[in-house]
Amino acid sequence: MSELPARRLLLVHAHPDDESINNGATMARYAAEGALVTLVTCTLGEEGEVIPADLAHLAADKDDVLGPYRSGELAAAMAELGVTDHRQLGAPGRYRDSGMMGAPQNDRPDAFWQADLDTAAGDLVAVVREVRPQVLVTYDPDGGYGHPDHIQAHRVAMRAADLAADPAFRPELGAPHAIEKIYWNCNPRSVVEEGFERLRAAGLSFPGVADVDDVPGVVPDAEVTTSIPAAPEYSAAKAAAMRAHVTQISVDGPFFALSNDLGQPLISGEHYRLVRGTSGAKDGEREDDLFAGVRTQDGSDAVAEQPEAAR
Ligand SMILES: CC(=O)N[C@H]1[C@@H](O[C@@H]2[C@H](O)[C@H](O)[C@@H](O)[C@H](O)[C@H]2O)O[C@H](CO)[C@@H](O)[C@@H]1O
Ligand SMILES: [Zn+2]
Repeated sequence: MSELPARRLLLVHAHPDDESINNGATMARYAAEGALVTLVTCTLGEEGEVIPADLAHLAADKDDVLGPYRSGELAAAMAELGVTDHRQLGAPGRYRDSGMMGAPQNDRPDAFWQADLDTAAGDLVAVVREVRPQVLVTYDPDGGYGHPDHIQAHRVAMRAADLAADPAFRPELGAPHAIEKIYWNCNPRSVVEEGFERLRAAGLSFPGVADVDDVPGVVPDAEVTTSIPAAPEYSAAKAAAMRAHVTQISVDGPFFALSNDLGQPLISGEHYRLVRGTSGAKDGEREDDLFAGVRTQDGSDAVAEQPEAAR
């Protein structure tokens, strides 16, 4: 039986770039600390816009090869974070980027937005039962900002967490596994507002400036249960990972812009809402560690159960 690292974190994201924007510093920290960090990305981002003019030909309405290109960007970003386990949900290209809400691409039969929930969740159960994470990170029910692939990634992740623990669900995928803690990405409003004050004071040259409410997952500070501090080495790795997503993100010091050219701040720290499991912090205090209070981070469960067929 293979030996798993004592601490194991699974992140589920919609497109290449979301992981670096939302969790780059968190992923770099835990990878550096020896935890197993597993990223599952649900699409290849085939319908994205393209920032560099010399790469415009990659776009879906031209050569339609942006997906494979962004897969390469993702690999480069993971190298910056020290993350070695990154996978596509099901298989590369199985679920296609659905485009923004209301776009005609939403209705493509291969769009992730059209995927059968239990089929897609089954693809994720296979990963959950293999890597047996104690902690899962994904989006809130609105996907942070209402993108169909983000909403679907939330639904698939939460459904898979339930199915993976059910011994009656597809036993060929491995022994049941219950994830101890589940978090949703979020951004505390006060931190976002402070970031935009920094941006306006810096007088940077982005063509435009985003608004606080353009930032995904902004919530009242009181709803934030967990804040991973912005250690300089991990913040630098995050910025480098974001820069690796050349077609999607422009980074300028502590600020960045997506293809909409609207400048926004790199948020200080990375913040989460614990939605399943028990906080490891004292009552009323925020956690500063996703594994706080996890019962099995001593490695007591670090031997992976193999699927029946593999025995
Ligand atoms: C961060 C994120 O989820 N990006 C998605 C998003 O891209 C945005 C979209 O192209 C929008 O039209 C632009 O104004 C915005 O700047 C982009 O960030 O949607 C894309 C299509 O589904 C997706 O590929 C991209 O990863
Ligand atoms: Zn996305």
